[in-house]
Amino acid sequence: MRLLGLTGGIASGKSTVSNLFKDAGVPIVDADIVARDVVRKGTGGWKKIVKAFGNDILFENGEINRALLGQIVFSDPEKRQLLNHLLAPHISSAIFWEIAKLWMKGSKVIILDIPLLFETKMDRWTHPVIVVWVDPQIQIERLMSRDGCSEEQAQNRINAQLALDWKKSEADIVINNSGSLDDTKEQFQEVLRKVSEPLTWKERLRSRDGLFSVVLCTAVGVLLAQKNLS
Ligand SMILES: CC(C)(COP(=O)(O)OP(=O)(O)OC[C@H]1O[C@@H](n2cnc3c(N)ncnc32)[C@H](O)[C@@H]1O)[C@@H](O)C(=O)NCCC(=O)NCCS
Ligand SMILES: Nc1ncnc2c1ncn2[C@@H]1O[C@H](COP(=O)(O)OP(=O)(O)OP(=O)(O)O)[C@@H](O)[C@H]1O
Repeated sequence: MRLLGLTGGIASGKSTVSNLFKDAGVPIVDADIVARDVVRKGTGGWKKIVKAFGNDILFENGEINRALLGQIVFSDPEKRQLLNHLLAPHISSAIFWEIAKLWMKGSKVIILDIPLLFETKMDRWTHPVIVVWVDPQIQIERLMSRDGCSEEQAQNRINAQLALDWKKSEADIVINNSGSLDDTKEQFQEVLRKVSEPLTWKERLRSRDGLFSVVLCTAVGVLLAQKNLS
């Protein structure tokens, strides 16, 4: 199994690239979706957030007011660390199960779309790591226009993550998303070609079929050895 990391900065275009992978039929584990699921009303993550941030963080229907929680944690690093600390175990185990389900289905190439891939050190488990990079000025403009936030709020959100230029320097593959969508699609075709190259023998061993082959060969080997001994 080939486990690829897809990351970048806030509003750098991860979802845009992730959708291109989806359209090409490559399975994705989306950490933002996972992070939403683990705080649904009544879950363990939800209980921890209510305990730490109080009932004021809830809508009348009991769901978390994400916009309000976002305003709090993106303007206060200590509160953000608290939220990260509370949710990290829930997010990582849910990601693990998503990978396990795809593995059991026999998926050979899986994309982990994780905004905080480097921050959470999950890059250790993924190869290659694809970083979606964007020019800083364009990033802030796209973020303000998508989320309808002020420049200060946008900058706070950008500052809550490791520098995008540093992530770029750590990447195995960089997609520059500063241009048009067509530019990005063109770069994506080359990335898709690399990602779809035949698996290495290590990656094959990690896939479901590879593991079954090893187990089968070992069982046959043991049976033959027993037969020869008797
Ligand atoms: C703060 C919350 C409530 C804001 O929710 P909202 O719906 O407005 O944003 P959404 O979840 O779609 O995230 C948008 C982007 O913000 C960035 N972001 C989210 N959480 C964080 C964080 N803790 N630190 C830095 N950046 C973050 C990511 O780039 C993400 O793609 C939410 O992001 C959250 O619960 N974050 C903590 C969980 C987490 O770490 N998520 C990232 C997945 S690895
Ligand atoms: N090449 C592009 N040209 C113009 N707009 C773009 C381009 N790529 C992305 N966008 C727009 O920029 C915004 C951010 O893109 P996207 O949501 O893919 O980023 P993201 O990295 O997934 O963000 P987040 O970290 O918040 O999840 C969106 O409104 C998207 O439509």
